[in-house]
Amino acid sequence: MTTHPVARLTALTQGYGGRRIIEDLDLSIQPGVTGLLGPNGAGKTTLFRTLATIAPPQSGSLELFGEAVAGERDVRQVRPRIGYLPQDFGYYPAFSVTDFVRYCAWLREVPSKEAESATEQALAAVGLTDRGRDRMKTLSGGMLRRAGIAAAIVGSPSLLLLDEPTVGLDPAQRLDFRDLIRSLARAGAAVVLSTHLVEDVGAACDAVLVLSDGQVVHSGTPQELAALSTPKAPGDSPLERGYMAVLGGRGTTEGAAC
Ligand SMILES: Nc1ncnc2c1ncn2[C@@H]1O[C@H](COP(=O)(O)OP(=O)(O)OP(=O)(O)O)[C@@H](O)[C@H]1O
Repeated sequence: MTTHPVARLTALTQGYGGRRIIEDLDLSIQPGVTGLLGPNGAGKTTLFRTLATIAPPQSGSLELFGEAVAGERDVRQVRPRIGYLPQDFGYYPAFSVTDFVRYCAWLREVPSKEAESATEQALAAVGLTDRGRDRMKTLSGGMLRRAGIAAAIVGSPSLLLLDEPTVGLDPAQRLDFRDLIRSLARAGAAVVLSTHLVEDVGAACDAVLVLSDGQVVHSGTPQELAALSTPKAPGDSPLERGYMAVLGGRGTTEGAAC
């Protein structure tokens, strides 16, 4: 049975000023967890900004939840259904953690009578219940990342876009994070996460996309990527070697897990 894609990009061209970063890209995001891999500068954040409806396509089209997103009105309609954790997310340093997450719930138009419990649930999901009263500026790097994840998941968005969500998390928190995204996907969310940690993809993703120079050079399951491993490709696991093999020498050492 073919599943209806949650997001579809057709012939996307995207860039900055006159410089094209992504050109003529076709892409579908299915329900479940999709890992996005690619070397620095491949265009992962640019792709996220497009899927998050922050950067409208320069040309080509975006469809979300089966509907074309073609203008401000469409954007306003779909935004509340999208949770986005940017690589460097902004926050008010003097806000408490609870206020920060509740504020994001408000931005996502979570109904006010549900906002408090949604905030509590999101903080519990990232293990920050006990830090709810602390100010954002007093959190450690990993805790700040967890607060960002809570802000992205509050109100149970249908499409969750996480740009390098595990940076700064300790090993135990990374394992908890994998459980969290698997449970969000089981509850019906489509999760897309970009990472340079290939083992996160092997452990938590149903599908993997490898982006290089703004093009998808692999789309399939993590097992299919691992099967492309070649004896000469660098890496410490079949998945790392498969990743490096599809990049064909275009990967940087940051593409591999460390
Ligand atoms: N605001 C911007 N203005 C101009 N160029 C930009 C801007 N943002 C990104 N770029 C360029 O676009 C290209 C793709 O950047 P992008 O951040 O999408 O890559 P990425 O795959 O997310 O990289 P990384 O893994 O390092 O986060 C890079 O060459 C980058 O320098």
